[in-house]
Amino acid sequence: MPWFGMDIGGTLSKLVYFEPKDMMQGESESEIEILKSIRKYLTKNSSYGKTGHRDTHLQMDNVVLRGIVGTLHFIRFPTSKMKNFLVLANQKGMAKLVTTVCATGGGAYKFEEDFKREVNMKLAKYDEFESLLKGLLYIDKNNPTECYYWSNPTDGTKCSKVQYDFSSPYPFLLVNIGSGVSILSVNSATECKRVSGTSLGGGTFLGLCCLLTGCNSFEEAIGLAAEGDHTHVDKLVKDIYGGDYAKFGLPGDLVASSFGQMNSRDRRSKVSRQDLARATLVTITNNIGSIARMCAIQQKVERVVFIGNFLRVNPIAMKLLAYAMEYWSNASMKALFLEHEGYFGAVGCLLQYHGET
Ligand SMILES: Nc1ncnc2c1ncn2[C@@H]1O[C@H](COP(=O)(O)OP(=O)(O)O)[C@@H](O)[C@H]1O
Ligand SMILES: CC(C)(COP(=O)(O)O)[C@@H](O)C(=O)NCCC(=O)O
Repeated sequence: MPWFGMDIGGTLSKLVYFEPKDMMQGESESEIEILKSIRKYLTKNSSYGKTGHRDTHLQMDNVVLRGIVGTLHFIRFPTSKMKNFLVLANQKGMAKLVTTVCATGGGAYKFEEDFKREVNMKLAKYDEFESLLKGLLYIDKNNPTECYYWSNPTDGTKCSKVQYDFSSPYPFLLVNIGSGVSILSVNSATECKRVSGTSLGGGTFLGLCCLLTGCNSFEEAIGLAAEGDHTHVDKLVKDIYGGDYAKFGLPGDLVASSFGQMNSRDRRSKVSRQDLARATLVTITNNIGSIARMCAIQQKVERVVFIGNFLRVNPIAMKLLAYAMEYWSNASMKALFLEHEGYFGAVGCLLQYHGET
């Protein structure tokens, strides 16, 4: 005790730890102090501490893990800072608390030797997609308000989050938007297969945004996008047709060509950083929505669940996905979202650990 689960992704490392409610006196106090100081350090040094975009889901109380009641704590930090994390784990005494950490994501393989060498910790490795699914089902079961959809996604005044009962979810499509995108078809709690993916994901949005706007963080990129207008950058159907292309059901406001206005020097001179950020967000999101919809048709599923940290503090992308799924499927498909969008892998690997190393 305590138990740690880590999802070491291409961009972010997600760390979840379980703190039992009734810890042994004495032992618990020193453990809690160590955990608190690790949390304090990581929170202070991660970008969200500085920008005011605070995550709302930092902990989940009264969950039962392996028959013990306790609290799940959620922390994340950039994977590029893994070396610093290992130094910290040593300095703050985390290495004394645990000998084995449950781990998933590509980094569980990439950093396995570093964990052993730097902090003498073993990684109990679990598959990233099986962990995602297990974590998602567990968190949804423990949090009645976990799953939701966006009603009236096109109408700014009427659009709102609505709770969704995810207790009978199968079959569904799971779209994990991390650095890249993986699309899984899920038929039961234990049956999932990866049906598609795209390298144009959250990492692409952030990378392109940094290049185009000079921004330096995801939070800044999202802040810029919120103020921008993508129609200054994209070429719409009406820019080409003068209105709708009615014969084939293409509305005038549909993007015909992403970034299509930017081949004009005059247009480029008028476009703002905000417009470019918004157009990047719209381009990446619509492309993911389009691939997800085709997979949903192919797999014959109606529910499409979008997760991954790309959706963190990102209602623009969620509403775009909600709209795209609803509009292009004539309302036969539903885009669903989850509150703990980026933490399921870390929780899922923790659930699978039963003491083995
Ligand atoms: N604070 C942040 N720093 C970097 N990227 C972030 C941050 N918050 C959200 N993101 C977005 O989340 C993506 C990573 O999502 P995540 O699900 O953690 O994937 P991975 O497992 O590949 O790291 C980034 O590419 C970026 O679009
Ligand atoms: C390789 C990955 C599974 C790694 O997961 P991530 O860290 O991006 O969450 C993912 O980035 C991915 O599926 N990329 C898309 C590859 C493709 O289908 O083109």
